[in-house]
Amino acid sequence: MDSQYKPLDPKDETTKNAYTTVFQTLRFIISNPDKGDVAVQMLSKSKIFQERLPSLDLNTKRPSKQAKAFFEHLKRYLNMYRPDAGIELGETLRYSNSKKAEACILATKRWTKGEIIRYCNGILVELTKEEESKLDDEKDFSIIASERKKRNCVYVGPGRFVNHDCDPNTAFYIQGSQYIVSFQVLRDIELGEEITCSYGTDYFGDNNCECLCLTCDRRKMGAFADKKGKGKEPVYVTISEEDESNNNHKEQQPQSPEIGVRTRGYHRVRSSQVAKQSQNIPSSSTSSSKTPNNQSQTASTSTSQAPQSQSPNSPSLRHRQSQSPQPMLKRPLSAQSQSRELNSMQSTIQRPQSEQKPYLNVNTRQENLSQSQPPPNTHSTPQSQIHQAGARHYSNQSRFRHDNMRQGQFQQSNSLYLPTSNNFHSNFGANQVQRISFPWTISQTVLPGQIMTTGFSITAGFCVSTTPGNAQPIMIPPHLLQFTSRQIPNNISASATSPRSPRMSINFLVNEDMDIEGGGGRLQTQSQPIQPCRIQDCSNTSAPDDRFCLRCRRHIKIYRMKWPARVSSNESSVVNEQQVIKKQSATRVQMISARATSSKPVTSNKTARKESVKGKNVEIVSFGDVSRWQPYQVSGYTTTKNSYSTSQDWAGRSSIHVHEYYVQKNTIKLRWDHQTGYVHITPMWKSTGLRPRALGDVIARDPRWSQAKKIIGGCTELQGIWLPYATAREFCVEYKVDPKIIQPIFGCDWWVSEEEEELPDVVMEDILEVEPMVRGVESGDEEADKERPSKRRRLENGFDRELQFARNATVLVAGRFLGEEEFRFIGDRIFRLGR
Ligand SMILES: C[S@@+](CC[C@H](N)C(=O)[O-])C[C@H]1O[C@@H](n2cnc3c(N)ncnc32)[C@H](O)[C@@H]1O
Repeated sequence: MDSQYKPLDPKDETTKNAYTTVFQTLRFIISNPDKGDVAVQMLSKSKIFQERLPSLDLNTKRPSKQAKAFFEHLKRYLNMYRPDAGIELGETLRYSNSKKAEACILATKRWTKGEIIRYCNGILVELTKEEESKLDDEKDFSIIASERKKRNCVYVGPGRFVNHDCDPNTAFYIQGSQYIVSFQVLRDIELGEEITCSYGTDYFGDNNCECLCLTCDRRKMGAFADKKGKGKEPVYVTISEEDESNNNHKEQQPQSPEIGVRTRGYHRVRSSQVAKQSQNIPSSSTSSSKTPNNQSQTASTSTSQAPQSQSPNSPSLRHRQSQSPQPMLKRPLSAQSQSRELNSMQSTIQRPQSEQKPYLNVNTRQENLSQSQPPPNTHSTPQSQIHQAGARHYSNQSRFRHDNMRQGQFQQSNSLYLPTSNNFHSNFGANQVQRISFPWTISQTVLPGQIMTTGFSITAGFCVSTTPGNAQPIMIPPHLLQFTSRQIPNNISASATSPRSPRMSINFLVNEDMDIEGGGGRLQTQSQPIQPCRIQDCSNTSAPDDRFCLRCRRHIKIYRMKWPARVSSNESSVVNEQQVIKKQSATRVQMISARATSSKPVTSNKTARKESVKGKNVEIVSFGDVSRWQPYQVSGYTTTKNSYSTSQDWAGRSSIHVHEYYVQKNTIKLRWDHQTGYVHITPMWKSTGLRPRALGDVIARDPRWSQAKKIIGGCTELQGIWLPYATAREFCVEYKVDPKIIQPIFGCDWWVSEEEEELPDVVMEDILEVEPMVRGVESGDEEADKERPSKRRRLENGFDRELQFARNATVLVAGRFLGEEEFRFIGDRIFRLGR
């Protein structure tokens, strides 16, 4: 809304610095998700904010109300990057006709119906009358008419990236009195699926005739509608609006008692109605008949049932008690007037049938089969494929081979054949959640040593022929199907002896009004093997070969290191693993968590009795199940377990149990506490040759290390600074601790050198020209610096006690480097870019 908004100039120095700060802040929030306030402080120190928002006076100790609101807003955006946010900002070409990528929100975990997507939110900012009148047709604002505020509001925050879908998987959800609008999940959302909501029935022209959503694409509606009625679209199984007034409808309501918003802007038509209208075939009340021609009827029925377009000022975000089928989001008024023109333009977007690609094949092996049988029209347009691209990151490793029901035959395809038996013929009434158990088998190729798939999901819907031999497909929207069996049944254990084509059966659950008749039909799925992400503590599942989920990959990129997945050798099977955790960790974990919350000594178990706990009320950050993770076996290092008595432990223990080993010709001992996951940073720092005293300063100044614990006094082995495991890794990257010497702690492959952003080698400079500067003061502009040559120093061997330069490979910056060559500041140090 800021009319003085100036786009950022990427070449501008302030912008470059801002990027660096943003990057650092993101790293910080990922490893310290609950320290949003600290992250905001980091970010708001950026010059760019001060330059652009001078009136907020962000640097003052007593921020104004407005500055506080700004910090809160920054935090909203930062929270989107929390590992537990379950969403991420993605890109899509679906909603743009100009090949310009637009933002979208993708799920980075599975969401279940009813959940609130907490960190995808935004606030409603009231528009003044003047602002409303200034709304620019060219710019796209998310305007929501708020009933509570009785005004048009602009919706700002990460939630504004949620796009519209006529069959959305979430609805707006208002949180509390602060009027924070987030989203509630209307049906289960798969990993990688786009989060969508409904903006209302008429946001994209009358009856959303300009809508480019996936649902419209599939249904050949909105901008994809075939105006001439020539398309051969399959009938879409739809549900009537009336059905929504019953239980099903209620289930989709937001749970919160005091607030509640849901969209009723989309309309569906009962399949049986469609069937009767179109073919007049005698059928049971729920039977459906599907012909190519009744699409237009579906559409028209839908249109006739649709609520009429509301006046532009009618409220849209409503409380439950006052729900009304009105639009959710509104275009600016002036834009609405344009929309009719756009409507006629965009409705011609329809691609020629010849251009339409049949089915989004994940597995090329299915192509043969796709040619022999008419494929369902799901994802029919190239746009659909583009749209799916983001999501396919999560599922593009489909390694399935499905066989049909005929014994002995084995098809290398991604298709399943429905059994010819009658037990497949079932009618399901609305709201009856029923289970159909298909006796088909799926074969999955499992290579020796490969982790077994633990589940499937349909991402593309499936197609069934109504009568044997008649191949007119019915498309069943994927959200109406769920796999009930995510776990492989026991018989899959056969895979151990026969690693090729183990067999399993799966069940589908149809949870809305639908009837399916089967027999020899083809069911086509886009199967997704679900493999647990290798990152420890990551609950995501994904399929890529290297078994890092997309979210963790992104984190790897940000951190430039991998999280190790290390399991001790005695934990061979899942069962064993669980037993080991139970036996070895439970008591310790219990003790630690008990101690973290209680001020009383814990003496109820063996481990606890051994230790005389001082009973401090302290917080112990336990790094997952650290106690079951063993040191990496790295040749050249012998890691031993040791226990040091101390009265100085921050956790109140009388002794600290560590893994430790010698490095650098047995001069330094690296160690970490395997109970809490804290790593002893002081010896690591020493190993870099940096001035030992500088460590305290570095730790104190950088909020990323704010979780550091200090042990002063007592046992000398333990004295110094300790950081939590994950933060310690980040610290090692930052201060270039020799990756080789810390391999027993972090593993061999923890360091990821990135081609595009490889860290420079650390090169010691024989001579550095520096200008001393007061620590903490930003360097002045170059012109001013040049005018003060007298202050320059030549530093031989890179060491100057007065300027606090270190002798070895790295240089603590106490001055400003004035050379011509390309150098880079990383944290507190200068690196010359690798020769
Ligand atoms: C609230 S924004 C959503 C985020 C947007 N994609 C972005 O990158 O800023 C709304 C805008 O997204 C686009 N959009 C979202 N859903 C759409 C849909 N179903 N059809 C066409 N455009 C859509 C339109 O440009 C719309 O004005």
